[in-house]
Amino acid sequence: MDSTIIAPKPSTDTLLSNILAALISIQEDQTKLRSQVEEYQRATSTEDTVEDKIAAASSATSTHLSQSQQYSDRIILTTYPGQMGIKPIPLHWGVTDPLTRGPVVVSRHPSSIKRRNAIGAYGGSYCVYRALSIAIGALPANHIPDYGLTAPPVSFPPQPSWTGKAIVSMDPWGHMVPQLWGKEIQEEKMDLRPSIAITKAHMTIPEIEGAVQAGRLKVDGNVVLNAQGELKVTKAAIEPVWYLPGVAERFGITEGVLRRALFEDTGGMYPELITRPDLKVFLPPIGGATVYIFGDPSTIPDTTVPLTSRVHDECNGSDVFGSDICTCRPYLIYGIEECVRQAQEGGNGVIVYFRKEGRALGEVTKYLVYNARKRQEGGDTADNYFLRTENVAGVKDARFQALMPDILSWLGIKKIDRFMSMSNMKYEAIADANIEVVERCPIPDELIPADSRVEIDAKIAAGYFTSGQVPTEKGLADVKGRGWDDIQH
Ligand SMILES: Nc1nc2c(ncn2[C@@H]2O[C@H](COP(=O)(O)OP(=O)(O)OP(=O)(O)O)[C@@H](O)[C@H]2O)c(=O)[nH]1
Ligand SMILES: [Zn+2]
Repeated sequence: MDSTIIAPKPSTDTLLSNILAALISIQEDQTKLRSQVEEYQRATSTEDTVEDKIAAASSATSTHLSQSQQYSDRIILTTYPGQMGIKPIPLHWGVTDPLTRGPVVVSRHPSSIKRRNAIGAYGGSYCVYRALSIAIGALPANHIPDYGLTAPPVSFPPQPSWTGKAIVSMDPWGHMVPQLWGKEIQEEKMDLRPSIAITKAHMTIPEIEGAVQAGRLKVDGNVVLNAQGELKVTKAAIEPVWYLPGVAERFGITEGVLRRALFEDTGGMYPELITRPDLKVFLPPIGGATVYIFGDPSTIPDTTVPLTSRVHDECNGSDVFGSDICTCRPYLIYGIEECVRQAQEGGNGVIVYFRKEGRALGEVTKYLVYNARKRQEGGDTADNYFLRTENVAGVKDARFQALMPDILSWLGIKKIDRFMSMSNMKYEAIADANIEVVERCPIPDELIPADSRVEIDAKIAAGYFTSGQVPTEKGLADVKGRGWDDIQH
């Protein structure tokens, strides 16, 4: 680990008085509070630890949760290696045998807290809702999930890529946690949770029903089940689990720089990023991904079975609500149709859907950029497409695809015959992961919505793949999107 990391010193009276001031501000009964604080001051006039003082301060202001929530009396702000008898379960990232690798333990449940070997919380971004459920008393803090009947209905066996550093942003054993560590869960009552879940489903999409009715897709009873275009799918939901040294290496930075930025720029949310250099795994509170598989998952690693794939980043406005300003839904649906066709022809189709809204800049940034694009002098032109995003966000894209291929590697993919994307960033990341891409398939012109030519031409000029012409600078300035009131009747 980078030696520039400086662990903050706990315990100062300034810290204590700041906390007291904050707690006082939320207390309605000021008189009662004052007497409680005085009592606390009397009680803590001897040499107490900062944890004692904070515990006393918080009990004086009733921030303790009810008994049923079973938190300890002391608020543990952070931990230090070797402190208070903590003994992390060994976690050897990337070793072949899962039992030697060890489970990812991140729960603060009493049976698990001293054995944590990771930073953060289970559940991706949903850990915050879990906390809220506990705060309002809807969920006991000590709840241990019942994993009866939840095992994957389809086997996803280990692949050679599960060993080593091909996977650093998810736990390749994440779907087998209850099976691999059943003894710890059942006998030792440890709170170990899966970070991957696999299931089977049927799905319908209006455009696919249209494709069946137009005769582009046939009903085969196995992939396309009926004339309504119902599809049979196997799917896996995946939450992020980051092996910090591996993530840092992917981006060519030190682990220390990564830890410091994650600490500082999330509001100091995870002090253990700084105080626990011995913990190498972090479960970030961000969105995960879902894999949709058409065909037979067991043949995905077989390079003689053709594979079509699209890796898609979430765009709620287009994917769900049909906005015409970008190509997201049409490209996604085109990708699904081609995946289904490939599966019907004896191959497989894999869609990976990442929750990285608005190029991982979020919808608020995205809409601010839309406003600026529509209001700029000369209209919404392709030459200013990326500049407008950079003006607002400081960066034109925060998806940084370097971690994306982990999911493909987890599936055992070594070759993609048809890659349904024009993105040079996705393509280069996949190539860096030693996955061969045979053919890159751009979105057909007739599927580009009214307002999206601006986006496509700007992207092609910036390096996105095209089988057609690359626009010139002058050409870009001439490609204009719709104004807000520019309605076609
Ligand atoms: N910030 C921002 N995000 C956008 C905009 N248009 C689309 N997105 C987001 O970009 C992601 C999709 O990227 P696209 O630009 O459609 O394409 P791509 O994924 O880079 O490349 P393809 O695979 O060729 O589609 C999604 O996360 C969208 O929400 C935009 O104007 N501004
Ligand atoms: Zn979009």
